Amino acid sequence: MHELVLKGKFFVEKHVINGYIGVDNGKITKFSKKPLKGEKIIETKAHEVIMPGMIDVHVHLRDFNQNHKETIKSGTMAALHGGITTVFDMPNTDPPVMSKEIFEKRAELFKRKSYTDYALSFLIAGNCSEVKSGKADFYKIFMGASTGGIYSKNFEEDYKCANKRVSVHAEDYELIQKFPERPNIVEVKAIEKALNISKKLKKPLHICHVSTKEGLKRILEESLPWISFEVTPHHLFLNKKDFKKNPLLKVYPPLRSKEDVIYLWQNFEKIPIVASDHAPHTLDEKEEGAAGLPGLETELALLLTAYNKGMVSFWGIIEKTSLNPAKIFRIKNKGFEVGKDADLIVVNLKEEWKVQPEEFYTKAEWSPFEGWKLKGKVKITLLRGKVVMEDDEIVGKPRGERIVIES
Ligand SMILES: NC(=O)N[C@@H](CC(=O)O)C(=O)O
Ligand SMILES: [Zn+2]
Ligand SMILES: [Zn+2]
Repeated sequence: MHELVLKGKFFVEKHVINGYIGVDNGKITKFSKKPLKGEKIIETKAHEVIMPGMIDVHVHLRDFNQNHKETIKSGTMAALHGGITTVFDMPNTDPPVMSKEIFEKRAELFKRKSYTDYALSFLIAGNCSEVKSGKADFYKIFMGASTGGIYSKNFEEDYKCANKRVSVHAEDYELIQKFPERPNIVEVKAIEKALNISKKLKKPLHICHVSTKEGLKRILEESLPWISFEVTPHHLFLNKKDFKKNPLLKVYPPLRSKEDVIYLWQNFEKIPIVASDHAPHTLDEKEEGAAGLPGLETELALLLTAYNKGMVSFWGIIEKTSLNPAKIFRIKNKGFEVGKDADLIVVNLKEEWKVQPEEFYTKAEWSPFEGWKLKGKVKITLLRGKVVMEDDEIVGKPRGERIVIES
């Protein structure tokens, strides 16, 4: 008798099976075609599928002195609402996470306020001595400044001092001074530099929000096993024309040309990770030119809409939003298999809904996709075997835990 049994359709490898998932002590304990007995049963409805909760490896939860933009509480509730069960917290906060003292303060805050599981990071920019003391799950380096204005003056030095995977914002500092509107070359030059140094050091690197055809081409040409990268929904579903019509869509790296977007889609299969780069600002701050877009509560529904249009495979979505992040960032306790945390979501593949930001948990109070009709909706989110979101309602208190990175 399992504590909980989920009955319904789910994908194992590329095949969908109609079966049962047994959950005990917060872990997946059984996949079965034959019925399983459970104290609690969750039976999915027509058009519903069970899939692993998403691991979003690029999330700005702000808090600290920017708690008007987002807090760990509001941001992680938004994550659960969007089917995300683990978030990677970005360190360009105010104050930034660049010292042991601030890191520990942030770890405390997450322990008390996070509704999702989480990975904590350290920003590296000339503070290598501090890095040694930190116990971060991953590191962040900005080659060019973005929100918060911090950037690395010596990428190679900063990259060398990290003892876990480094996520890098690849826009070239010098070229940003020359071309403040950050055309493609600003990203391409930074990606080339990061690839060359990573090739030399043979050290894990994750390239954030790849947005240009040339940049993606360079990464795919090198195809170095220790280099991963992500693409964001806004660089897949929006382009420069949208930004011309709506200045709120200002983001770094900027929205790109149709040609760039088409190239990302043509190579979608080769993209290892989709991440939101959820970067909330208030509407006033956006009117004043703040860069960044909220994305936690639309990320999966946009991908499911693309699936319904035959643009992507369902298995591809599962790989890019949970299986690959767990593998690439070496998360010991996550993965859609027996023995791993029962972070599961039930999605209705056919439910159509309209994006209305007032229904969202994020404090961002707006959405780049406002008014869009999406097809596909998260109905239930379970974190380590417990229902934490159902029918748009958050259930229970914050119970997020820090992930465990393989040593
Ligand atoms: N993407 C953005 O435009 N802004 C991000 C920072 C970043 O990811 O560059 C933010 O923190 O606001
Ligand atoms: Zn960035
Ligand atoms: Zn970011």
